[in-house]
Amino acid sequence: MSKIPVAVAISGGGRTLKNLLEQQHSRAYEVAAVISSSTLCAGNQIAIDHKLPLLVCDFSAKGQEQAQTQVGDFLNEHHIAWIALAGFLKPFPVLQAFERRIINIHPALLPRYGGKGMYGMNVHRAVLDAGDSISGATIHYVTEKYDEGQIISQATVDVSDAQDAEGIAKQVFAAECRLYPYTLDLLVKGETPDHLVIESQRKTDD
Ligand SMILES: Nc1nc2c(c(=O)[nH]1)N[C@@H](CN(C=O)c1ccc(C(=O)N[C@@H](CCC(=O)O)C(=O)O)cc1)CN2
Ligand SMILES: NCC(=O)N[C@@H]1O[C@H](COP(=O)([O-])[O-])[C@@H](O)[C@H]1O
Repeated sequence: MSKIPVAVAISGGGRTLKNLLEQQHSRAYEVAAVISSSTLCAGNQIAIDHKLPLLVCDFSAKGQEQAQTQVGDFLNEHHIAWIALAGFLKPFPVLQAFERRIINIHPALLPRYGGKGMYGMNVHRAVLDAGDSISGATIHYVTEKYDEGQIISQATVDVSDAQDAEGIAKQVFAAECRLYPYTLDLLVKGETPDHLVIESQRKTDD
C-alpha cells in the first residue's frame, strides 16, 4: 500500500524530523518534503541528505502573505496530504485546504505551558520552576493561535527525578519520539484517536 506523503516544518536542529524519518519504514506515512523557516536551520541539512524537496520561507509578519502562497504551491507540487510541525517556531499559515491536516508537537502537557514564548527550553524551565513531577508532550491541530488547537494525543512523563531543565527536556523528547510517529500513523490512516494518552514511561526508559 502506498504511503501518505507528509511535509515536515522545522526551525531548528531537526531532531524531530530525523525521528519521523527513522520511523517511517514501519508507518503509513512518509516524509515527502521539508519546510524551513530559515536558511540557517541546521535541520535543512537532513532534508538535503535525504534528497527531499526543501522550501525555505520568511514566516515573519512581513513575510507571512508571501509564505502562505509559497507553501500552498509547494504542497500542491509535491502532493502533500498532511503537515507536521516539528520544532517550528514561527506562525504557520492556516491553509483552508489543510483544515485538520496540520499538526504540531509541543513539549508539555497543554493547555499548561503553551502560547507565545513557550518553546524549547523555556517550556522545561517553566515546568521545573513550577515544581511539577509530571510533564510530557502534546500533539494538537494547528489553528491561528499558538497551541490552542484541539488536542489529539498526549504522553505523560514522570520527571520527579530530573535535576534540571535539561533533564526534563531529555525525558520529554524521548516521549515525543514515541508519540509523534505513533499519532501521525493513526491520523494519516483516518484512525483519529479522541484523546489518546500514553501513560508515563518507566523512569529507566531511554
Ligand atoms: N498557526 C500556528 N502556528 C504555530 C503553532 C500553532 O499552534 N498555530 N504552534 C507553534 C509551535 N509552538 C509550540 O508548540 C510555538 C513555537 C514558537 C513560539 C514562539 O513564541 N515563537 C516566537 C519566535 C521564536 C523564534 O523566532 O526563535 C514568537 O512568535 O515570537 C511559541 C509556540 C508553531 N507555529
Ligand atoms: N513549542 C514548539 C517547541 O518547543 N517544539 C519543540 O522543539 C523541539 C524540536 O527540536 P528539533 O528542532 O531538534 O526537532 C522538540 O522538543 C519540540 O517539542
